[in-house]
Amino acid sequence: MEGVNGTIFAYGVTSSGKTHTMHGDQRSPGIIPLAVKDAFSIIQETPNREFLLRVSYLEIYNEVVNDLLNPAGQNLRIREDPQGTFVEGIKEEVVLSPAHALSLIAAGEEHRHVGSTNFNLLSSRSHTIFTLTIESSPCGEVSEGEAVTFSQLNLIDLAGSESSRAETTGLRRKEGSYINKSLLTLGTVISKLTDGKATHIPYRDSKLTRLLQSSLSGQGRVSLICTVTPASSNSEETHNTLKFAHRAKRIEIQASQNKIIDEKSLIKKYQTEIRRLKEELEQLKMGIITDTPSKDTAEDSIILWKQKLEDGNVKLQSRLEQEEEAKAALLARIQRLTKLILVSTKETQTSRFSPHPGPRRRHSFGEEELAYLPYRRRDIVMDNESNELLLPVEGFGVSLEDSPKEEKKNRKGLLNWFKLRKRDGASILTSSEGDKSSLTKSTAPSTPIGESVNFHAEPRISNSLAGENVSADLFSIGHGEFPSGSIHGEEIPLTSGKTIDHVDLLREQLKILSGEVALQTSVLKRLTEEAGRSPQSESIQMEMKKTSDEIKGKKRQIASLEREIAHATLGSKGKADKLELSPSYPELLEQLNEKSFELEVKAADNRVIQEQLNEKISECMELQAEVTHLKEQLSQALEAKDLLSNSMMQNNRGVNHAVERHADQGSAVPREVSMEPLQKQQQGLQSIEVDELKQKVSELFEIKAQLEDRNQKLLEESTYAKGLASAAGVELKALSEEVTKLMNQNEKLATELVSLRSPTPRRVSSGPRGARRESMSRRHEPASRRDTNNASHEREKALENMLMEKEQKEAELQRKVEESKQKEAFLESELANMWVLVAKLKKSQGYEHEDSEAKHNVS
Ligand SMILES: Nc1ncnc2c1ncn2[C@@H]1O[C@H](COP(=O)(O)OP(=O)(O)OP(=O)(O)O)[C@@H](O)[C@H]1O
Repeated sequence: MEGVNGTIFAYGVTSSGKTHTMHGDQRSPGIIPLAVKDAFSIIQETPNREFLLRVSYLEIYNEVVNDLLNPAGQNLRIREDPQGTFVEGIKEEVVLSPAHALSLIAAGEEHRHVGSTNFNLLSSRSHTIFTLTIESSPCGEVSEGEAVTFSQLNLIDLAGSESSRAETTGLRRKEGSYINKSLLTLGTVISKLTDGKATHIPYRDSKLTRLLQSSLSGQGRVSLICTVTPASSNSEETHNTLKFAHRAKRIEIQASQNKIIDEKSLIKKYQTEIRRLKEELEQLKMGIITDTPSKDTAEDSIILWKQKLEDGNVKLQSRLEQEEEAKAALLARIQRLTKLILVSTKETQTSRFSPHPGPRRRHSFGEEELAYLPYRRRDIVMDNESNELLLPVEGFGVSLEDSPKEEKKNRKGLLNWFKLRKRDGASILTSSEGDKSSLTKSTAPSTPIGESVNFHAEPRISNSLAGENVSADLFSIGHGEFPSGSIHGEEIPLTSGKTIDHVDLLREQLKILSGEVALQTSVLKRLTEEAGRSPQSESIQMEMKKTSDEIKGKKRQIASLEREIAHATLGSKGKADKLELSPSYPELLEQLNEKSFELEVKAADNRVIQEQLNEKISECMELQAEVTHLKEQLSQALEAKDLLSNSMMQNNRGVNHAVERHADQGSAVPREVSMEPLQKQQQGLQSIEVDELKQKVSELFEIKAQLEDRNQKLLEESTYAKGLASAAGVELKALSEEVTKLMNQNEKLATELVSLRSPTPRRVSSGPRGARRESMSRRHEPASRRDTNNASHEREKALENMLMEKEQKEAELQRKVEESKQKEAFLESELANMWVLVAKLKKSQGYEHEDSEAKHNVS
């Protein structure tokens, strides 16, 4: 609350009580509800500051960040800014009361991943982080450059570490491995943080540590709650948890206060907007007053003006209508924004009667809202009225205890309690005075970002008489107090006592009617539940219809009463003195607006409940029909079984008798013993069933045989392809050998050719001496030598031809080699494809085989 970040997380083995510690149950609330309650108590105890609280709720499931407050927010990204890591696009809801915050948690829990494991029926399969962001500033206007105190409280429920011995399969195993991995990273980060020498801390190794980075390394406070289970089988995990705790204890963090000046502060944004809207409103009012012809008249002309105003009210009405609408919209927006900023009600308790309104009052949560929390011991801020409000809670607890079965079904203690409490909340809350805002607030959209103003501006009352005091007084009214206290005549002296009495009477009637509507709504809810249990009960349906008709009638009455109140206020307005009436008018306006808003919300609630009811009824009808059908089938089957066994027994008896009779008579036993037609029918049915099953089995066998055939063929094809490939390989080898041989031969021939050709160049190169010798020898060489030369020339030519032939052959062979290489590659790829196909078929056959086996087993 003082601007220091805080983190509390629960660590421990699965089923050791982390969720119980964080959420608690009806009788002992956990850390989250306690923290939320504390935050609101502190606001109550801090009269000189105003606060804005917002919450977000996320889970990390299988290393994916999901927004639990917004089911559409899946797989969100983690980003960083100077203030630390944050989740981009996460939904943040402004909260107005502990009940409101808890309702959001309950809604978020609906989306959390939970699954049953060997150890825990409702095991958390994800880490959850509930973040409460608190902004505060001194009461009153905050100037532009002034910093706002900003802090975040992260309440983390970690998923439990799982022992490798856990017999988990499939999805659970996958979840378990993600959980263990992130917890391992957390352990590593913590041990590195405690080891002063470590330079790199692996925050980025898991989403959990990344999100916790600013908490663990930054300037906040951290509390680690380690949960252990007394089971001896978990002693190893307990030891590990204690070691983790021991390491974590040694981390040293410097806590410091955060202040923000930039536009990130929502409180500042709202304050600026309120200021702007107020200015606009002032301008609008000035416009209206300037337009009014008698603004500057003297004292005695005021009476005349009043007279005129009464007479020309209808005319003025249409003229002022537009401005009224704009004003109402602005007022509503201011009111809505103002309500989001929380201040203590203590200060205004004293300033309420003061002629000069004290510090501006914004929305004040009442004690009745704190009473949502089932506390035995109430804090000093709680008064008798709140204790009265607590009684239904305890009553409620008794009803829960009475039904242990229901309790078994409950998800997680307090969350479930809250959900149930919320459902029954209408009757409990509206039955007590001054608590009308709680339900509205918890169901109303809380963040008024965007320009849509959900405001019922029905009473078109000219508040020109209220004058400039409107804004000042309006802003001094606390949301929590107006319905009971400030609207009464004692506080605001009015000259027209009768009118005020009448208005009070009408208001009382309105209150009673509202109470009745709330009561009947709760009756309707109860009836809805009953109808869910026995959907065919016509009396319940009738009663429900009657109740909803009554509710509608009462709502009509409420609407007419509201109109009457508006008229009465309008009528009395002319008579009342301007200055005396001015303080009550905005209150009345606000009250009317509140009422209409409340009614709208209730009507919407009612519609939703009605729809849900209809859905549930149709669901129940369907289920009922299904159950009846199944029962019929079962009884038929049982009957058939009985008949069959009876008939068999009778048959046996008949056969025995026949045997005995025929034995007595000394004749042969007849082959067929007559059967009753029913028995025959039964047997016929059975035989049909058996035939069908046999047919199915034979079909399955056929499919199996077909698959086996296909498989066989594929195997054959693959073997053939393999053979082809190996043959191609052999051929290739032979070809390459031949090529090598030919090349060798070629080389030999080439060398031979060279050697044969060599005399000619030698002769050339033998120089002048040689040439002379040659010419001499030529002259003297015999004819036989010349013949030899000719023959060698021919041989040379022949060799040359052979060489050419060889070369051609070689080229051809080379081409062949290339071709066979290509063929081999093609065959190899074919073979690979074939293997893939075989593998696929084997797989599918495996599944089908399993299926058929399963079916076979079932049959
Ligand atoms: N202190 C306690 N008092 C009463 N019941 C408890 C306590 N601690 C745990 N339990 C019960 O034990 C069961 C398991 O507890 P819980 O679900 O909180 O375990 P967990 O550590 O969150 O498990 P997981 O990691 O699997 O989610 C719940 O039924 C819970 O109500």
